[in-house]
Amino acid sequence: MMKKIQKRQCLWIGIAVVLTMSFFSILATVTLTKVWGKYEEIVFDERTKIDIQTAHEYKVLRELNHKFANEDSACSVSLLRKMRDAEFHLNILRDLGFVKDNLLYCSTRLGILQAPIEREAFTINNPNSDIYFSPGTIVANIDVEVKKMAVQIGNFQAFLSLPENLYIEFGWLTHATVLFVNDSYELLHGSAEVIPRPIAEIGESASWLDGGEYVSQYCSDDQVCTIVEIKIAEYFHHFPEILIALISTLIILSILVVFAVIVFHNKYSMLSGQLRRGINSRRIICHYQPLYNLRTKTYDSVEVLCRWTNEDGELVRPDIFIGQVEKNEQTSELTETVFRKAVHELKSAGLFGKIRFAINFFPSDISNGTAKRLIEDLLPEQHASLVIVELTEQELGHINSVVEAILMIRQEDSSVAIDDFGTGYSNFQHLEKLSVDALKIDRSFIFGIDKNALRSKLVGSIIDIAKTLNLKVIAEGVEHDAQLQCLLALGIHYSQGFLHAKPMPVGELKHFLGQHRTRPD
Ligand SMILES: Nc1nc2c(ncn2[C@@H]2O[C@@H]3COP(=O)(O)O[C@H]4[C@@H](O)[C@H](n5cnc6c(=O)[nH]c(N)nc65)O[C@@H]4COP(=O)(O)O[C@H]3[C@H]2O)c(=O)[nH]1
Repeated sequence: MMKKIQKRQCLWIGIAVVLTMSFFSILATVTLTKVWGKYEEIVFDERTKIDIQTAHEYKVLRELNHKFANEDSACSVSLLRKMRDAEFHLNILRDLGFVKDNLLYCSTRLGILQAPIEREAFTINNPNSDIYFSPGTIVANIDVEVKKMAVQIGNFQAFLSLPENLYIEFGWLTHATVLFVNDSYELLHGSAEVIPRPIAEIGESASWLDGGEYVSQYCSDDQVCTIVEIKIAEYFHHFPEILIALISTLIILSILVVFAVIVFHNKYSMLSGQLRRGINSRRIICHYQPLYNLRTKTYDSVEVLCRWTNEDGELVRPDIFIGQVEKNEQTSELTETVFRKAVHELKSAGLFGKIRFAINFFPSDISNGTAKRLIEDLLPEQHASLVIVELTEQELGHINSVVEAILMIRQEDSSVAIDDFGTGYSNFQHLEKLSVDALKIDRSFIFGIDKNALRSKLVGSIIDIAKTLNLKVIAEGVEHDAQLQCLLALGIHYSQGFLHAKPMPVGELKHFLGQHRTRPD
């Protein structure tokens, strides 16, 4: 037994831990992605600024082309002056050069060359514009070889001089802007470590977690993309306090969830244990809710509703413990206790024989003969008609097994009512076969009946079926006069609900019935 409990508790704790971990990882991922998203935004903003700036500077190159379209191959002094003037206003493009047939004739830094320098063709072209990028990026500048991206528009070219620290630079964040050409890409600026994904694969913008890295790629047009990579381990290395906060939250959350699961589990296992020890006339309390007969304008019957007092002295409603009673297989025990107590209380209050009372039975009570036995044991023959056996519609699944039992109960002279009618699957044939006396329409149909034409139609058709089968109809959960008026117009027999009275102990019932008519004059 002990082993079984331990095993079960371990299972619950395991479930709790898995739940916490999953919940926490979702929460942490969402939160951190939002935080990283902020850095990503800063980089993308910078990138946009550069885009605007370069677009403006490309215009200068275009204007030079326009003005010096017919310049002969040798670079003139006036052209060089114009190029130097233009460069003065440029920030990102540097060292303007004049090129023809892949030969550099002059540049703002080198001046007019004695012999033109050969330049590799700039073949990477952005199809949306007239800009060409240098493929090799190694270019001779005076007598040094510089590795830089260069652009060419017409006869003019310039180096892209993007400050290395243009973007925020942290050890844990790297970024790059690349130009996609067919299946490969060229780094425009940023870190060569960054590996972009083909646009076709990820769309124009996307963020993803990639083996310990948070990566975000944004493409401003169909070829130029900026990629931001955050190395998660490095990030936590820089911000250990965030890691500590996350781990502490995870630990606290796990403790709370494990605690809650244990409390919940114990409560239910306690409920089960307490019910096993505590279904007796001391712990079971009967409350009585009067039913109003609309034909005779009398309160001629009541429904017995049980409550249970747990070991802490708290009154527990049936919805909470009935399921556990079924699991504990204590249904007959409960029905018998309620039935005995109700008969005893009604007798003591002097109400026995004056009103009929409805008792809720379990289907097993009907099929195993408990209902019939209790009626015979507790009610003298002439009083069997006082009891109304209530059976929930949803529990009438195995109809054949209950048909016979219901017939036997009716032979005792007791009535049978189908409770919560409308929530199950009974059809006309079922009802005909069951041969019951009354239908109790579930309160979900009565709620808002005065305002909802469809509900009123549904209740109307239930009443029509009941009339055809000669059954009484009881409306449950009647709370307002408007509902009652509507039900009256539809031809209902009984009304039960807070409008008339709430379920009450027998003492209050006696007082209530003393103030209302229980028999027609
Ligand atoms: N909102 C609202 N509610 C109203 C109104 N009028 C009555 N009620 C509530 O509706 C329930 C009616 O009982 P039920 O459908 O047989 O539904 C019962 C019945 O199925 C079951 N039950 C109660 N006592 C026993 C019992 O002794 N044996 C068995 N087997 N089941 C029982 O527990 C269910 C719940 O019982 P309760 O909590 O006492 O809840 C009762 C009652 O308090 C109203 O105007 N508005």
